[in-house]
Amino acid sequence: MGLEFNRIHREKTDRHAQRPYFGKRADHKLVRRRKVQLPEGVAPFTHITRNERSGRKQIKQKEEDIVVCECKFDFSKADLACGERCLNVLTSTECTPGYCPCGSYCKNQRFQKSEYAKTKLFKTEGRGWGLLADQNIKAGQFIIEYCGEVISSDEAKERSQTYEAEGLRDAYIISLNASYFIDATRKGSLARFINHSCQPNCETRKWTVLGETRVGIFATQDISIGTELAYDYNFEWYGGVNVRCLCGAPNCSIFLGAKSQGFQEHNHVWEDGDDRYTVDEFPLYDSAEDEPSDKLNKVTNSTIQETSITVKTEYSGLNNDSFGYKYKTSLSGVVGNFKCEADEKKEGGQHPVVASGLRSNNAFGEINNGSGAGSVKRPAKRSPNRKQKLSSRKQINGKRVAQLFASKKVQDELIKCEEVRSEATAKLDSVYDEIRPAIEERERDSLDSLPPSVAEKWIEASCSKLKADFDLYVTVVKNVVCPPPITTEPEPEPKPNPSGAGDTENGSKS
Ligand SMILES: C[S@@+](CC[C@H](N)C(=O)[O-])C[C@H]1O[C@@H](n2cnc3c(N)ncnc32)[C@H](O)[C@@H]1O
Repeated sequence: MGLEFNRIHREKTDRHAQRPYFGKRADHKLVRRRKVQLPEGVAPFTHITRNERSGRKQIKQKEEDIVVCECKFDFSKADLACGERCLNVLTSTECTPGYCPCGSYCKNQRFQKSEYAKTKLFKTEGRGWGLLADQNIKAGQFIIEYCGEVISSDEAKERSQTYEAEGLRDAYIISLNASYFIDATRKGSLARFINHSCQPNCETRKWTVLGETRVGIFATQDISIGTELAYDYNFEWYGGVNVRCLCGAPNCSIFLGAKSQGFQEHNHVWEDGDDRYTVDEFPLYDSAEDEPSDKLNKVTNSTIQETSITVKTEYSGLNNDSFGYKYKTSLSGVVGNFKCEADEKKEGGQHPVVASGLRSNNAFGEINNGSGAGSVKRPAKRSPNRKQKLSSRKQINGKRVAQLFASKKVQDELIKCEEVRSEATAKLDSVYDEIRPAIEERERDSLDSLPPSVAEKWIEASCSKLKADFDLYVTVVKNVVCPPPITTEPEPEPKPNPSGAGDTENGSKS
C-alpha cells in the first residue's frame, strides 16, 4: 500500500513539476493574516504571519533552485513524512509544496503553514510585555516565526533614530543578514514580545523557506505550560547607556550587551571573570521596576492581572533623558546593537538574532549564515582589486621554495604543485566572476544563501583550490621532514680509447 502510494504520488508530483500542484493553495494560505486577541494596554501594531517587504513583491523561487528531498512516503507512517531525517530538514530548508515526495503529508512546511505553538502575552515586571507558553512545548519544537518588515540597514538605521526620537522604549529590529533587518515595531508576529534572558529556553534559527531566509524561535528544552519564553539576544553594545538586564538568571550578565566586545572595551570588566562592571561614568537606565524579576517562573493569571497595573507607571515614567545616547559606531544613531553571534557548534546551525531594544538599546547586528544546501555560506564579498590583494597576501611561492631543495625530483614535484594551484586559483576567480550576478541578486533580495546550482560551482572551485594549497604545503613539509636521500650521480663511464693510451701494461685501466 505504502509503495503503491509512493509510485502514484511521485508520478503526480513529477507531472506537476512544471506547475506546482499545491502551489496555489499554499500561497493563498501564506498571505492570510491571523487575528490575535491582544490584552488591553499593548501598544497597537499590525499582526502578520509573513514578512513584508516594503515596495517589493515576494521573491519567486526559481524552479532550478528548489531542493527536493529524498523521503519515501509510507502511508502506515504518515506522521513521519519529512521528519528529522529528511534532507531538507537537516539543512534547515523547508520543502516546496508540489515538489515534495510526501505531498500534503509533508511535515516540513512549518513556517509556510504558520504551525506555531500556543502562546500568550503577559505583563512582566520591568521588562514590558512578555510571551509565555500556553501549552507544553518539546525541546527542538518550532514555536513561532519572528515576522516583520524586511528593511535595508540604512532604513533600519533611520527607523531606529525615529523610534528613539518618538520615545519608544522597546525596539523590535533584529538582523536578518549582513544587509537586511526585520523590523517588527509596526508590523510583526507575537515573537516580537519575547524577552531576552541570559539563561534562555529558546533560541532563534534561520530557515530557508521558498528561497527566502526566515527566522524562527525554537525551544532548546522542554518548556511547560505557563513558562515565559526567552532567548539570548546576543547583542553587541556600541556605547551609550548601560541598561540593566532584568532576566533574573543566576548567570545574568547584569547589563544588556555586557558580554559583547564593545561593552568590555568601554567598561572596566574585572579580569578574574567576576561579573561586576564599573558604571560610574555612564548613564544608567534605571526603570521604575529595576529589581530583577523571576523571569522564567510560571506566570499565573493573577500575576498577569497584578502586573498590568505596572504598565502605566512604566510608560508614563518614560523619560528621554534617561537614554543619554552616545553614538560610537559607523551605524550612527544606533545606541547599541543586539548583535547576533551565531554559534555554529550548536545543533542544526543556530542563528541567534539581533534584537534591537530602545528600552535598552537599538539594534543592529548580523545573523550568521545558515547551514545546508539552501543556505550555503555566501562567498565573502570581493573588492575589485581582490585578485591583487590575494596575491599580495603572504603565501608560499611553490616555485621559489622549490629552489631551496637540492633534489631535482623534489623541485619538479613542487613546481607541479604550484602549477596546479595557480590553475585552481584562476578557476576560482573565474567562477566568482560568473556567479557574481547571482550573489548580487541574492543580496538585493536580502537572502544570504545561494541557490544550490550556484553554490555547487563555488564549492567545487573552492575545494579544488583548498586541495591544491594543501597538496603544496604537504609536499613542502614532507620533503623538509623526510628529504629524499641525496644520491651521488654515478661517474660517467670513460669512453674506450682506440689508441690504447692510458692502458697499463697488464691490460688494466689507469
Ligand atoms: C523585542 S522587545 C521584547 C518585548 C517587550 N518587552 C515589549 O513589551 O514589547 C525587546 C525589549 O524588551 C526589553 N527587554 C527584553 N528583555 C529584557 C531584559 N532581560 N531586561 C530588561 N529589559 C528587557 C527591552 O526594553 C528590549 O528593548
